Amino acid sequence: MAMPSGASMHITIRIQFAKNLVSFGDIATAIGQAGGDIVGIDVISSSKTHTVRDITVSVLDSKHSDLVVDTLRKTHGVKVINVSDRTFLMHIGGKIEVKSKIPIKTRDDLSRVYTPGVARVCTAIAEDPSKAYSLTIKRNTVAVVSDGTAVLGLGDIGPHAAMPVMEGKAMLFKQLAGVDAFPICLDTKDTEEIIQIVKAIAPAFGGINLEDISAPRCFEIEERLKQELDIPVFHDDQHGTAVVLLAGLLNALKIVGKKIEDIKVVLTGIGAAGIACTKILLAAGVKNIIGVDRHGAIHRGVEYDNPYWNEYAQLTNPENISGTLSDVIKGADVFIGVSAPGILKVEDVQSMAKDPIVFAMANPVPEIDPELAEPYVRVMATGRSDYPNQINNVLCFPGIFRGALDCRAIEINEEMKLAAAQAIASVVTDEELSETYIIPSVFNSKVAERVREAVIKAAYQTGVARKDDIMFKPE
Ligand SMILES: NC(=O)C1=CN([C@@H]2O[C@H](COP(=O)(O)OP(=O)(O)OC[C@H]3O[C@@H](n4cnc5c(N)ncnc54)[C@H](O)[C@@H]3O)[C@@H](O)[C@H]2O)C=CC1
Ligand SMILES: CC(=O)C(=O)O
Ligand SMILES: [Mg+2]
Repeated sequence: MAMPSGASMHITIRIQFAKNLVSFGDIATAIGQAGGDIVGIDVISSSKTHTVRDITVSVLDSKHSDLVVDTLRKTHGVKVINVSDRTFLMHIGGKIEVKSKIPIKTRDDLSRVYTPGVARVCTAIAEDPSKAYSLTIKRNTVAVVSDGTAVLGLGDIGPHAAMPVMEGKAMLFKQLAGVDAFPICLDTKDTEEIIQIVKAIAPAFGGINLEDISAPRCFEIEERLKQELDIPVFHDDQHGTAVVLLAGLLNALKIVGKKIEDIKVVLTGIGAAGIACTKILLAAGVKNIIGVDRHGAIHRGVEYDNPYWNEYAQLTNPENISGTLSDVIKGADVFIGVSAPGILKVEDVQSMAKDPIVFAMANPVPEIDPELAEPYVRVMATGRSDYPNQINNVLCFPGIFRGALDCRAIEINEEMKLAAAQAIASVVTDEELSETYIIPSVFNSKVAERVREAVIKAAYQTGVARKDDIMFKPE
């Protein structure tokens, strides 16, 4: 499946055209005939005979971009000077940098921030390691660790290729919650080696955000690191996704007037995100949930190679139904996709119960094109920024880590996750709630703050916060 219709990339084409040979109207028509949508025009220079313009065009994908540019190259009187893709331009040289908080202007400054002055600070930490929180960056840092094996829905593309996503996560940590996050992409897929490396780098960090590590290795890596480290370890694709999914579902159910305990849910992709989403839904009261992976519905009576699927079969599918996605989705109230592009058909949606809720969350291309599904669904959500109702873990990870760092939590537990989900859902008021607004925008500044507060409260209530804080500490 290509990008869904309506979704696109933007290219900027710099052209020079001879005024006596071609008009801008002809050029715009040529772009339109090639299927491009002009979204911006800038005049760069103009003389009596020639004009240079930057035309920004929305296209479907790289192939479509080539077609539009070729069409212009073939247009009489037009010279294509340059083509730039705005997305690539934003990545040149990477997206983040390290900045000092204090300028080093004099020898005196130098002798304090560095040797010899720094030695006294080091000694103080050596004598009392908890001082690392007050005298180093530890209290505000998170390592975003990936091995590049499950990058978005792109699969195992390796650690170098994973970096742009991890840099993007670091930007979001900083912009949305003030957390200093460091992208760390490891050139190993070995579970034990990843665990040992993360443990070894942990002293510099107040938390570890595991990202895009494929299932089932991600489960053991997270579990072991949780046991062996005293800072929060959180696999974002599992828990961040689950938290935001629950927030979206709680609000979507209000729209359709269904109770969580009565709904039938079908979820595709029983990997990192899918298993965690299932567990949070069960904890929130869902009784009937059927998981579907490549070979159909996960059910009892089969011995799966993947031990997590055997456990999954025990927890889900109360009627023990087998079959394909199309078989099991009949009569379902909710579809949740954390699997692969284009696997949900319009006929599948048509076979769901009244007022279907469809959360097609695979990135970058969802399980169904929202525009195809739209006529048949009551509430539609995707993981993408270019459609309404973006269910994406970015609504969770900045605020949940902000809260965990601020109360110096030793872990992020179930209570903190549920509190985060309720906090996200609560940002959308009953007056605001609608089919196209079930989940707040990533840019809604209330989200991270509300998640932070709810998470700190839950951390103190469950005894995992280490910092004395009279505001949040329970009586
Ligand atoms: N919107 C969001 O916030 C998030 C979305 N995702 C998306 O969910 C997808 C899965 O991510 P992870 O769980 O991290 O990956 P994963 O690799 O751990 O799991 C993916 C699962 O989907 C299954 N799958 C693949 N093709 C399938 C098909 N045709 N039918 C049914 N199942 C199929 C795989 O066998 C695997 O079990 C990706 O597209 C990712 O971008 C993941 C995390 C957050
Ligand atoms: C959003 C995200 O973390 C993913 O698609 O993997
Ligand atoms: Mg991810």
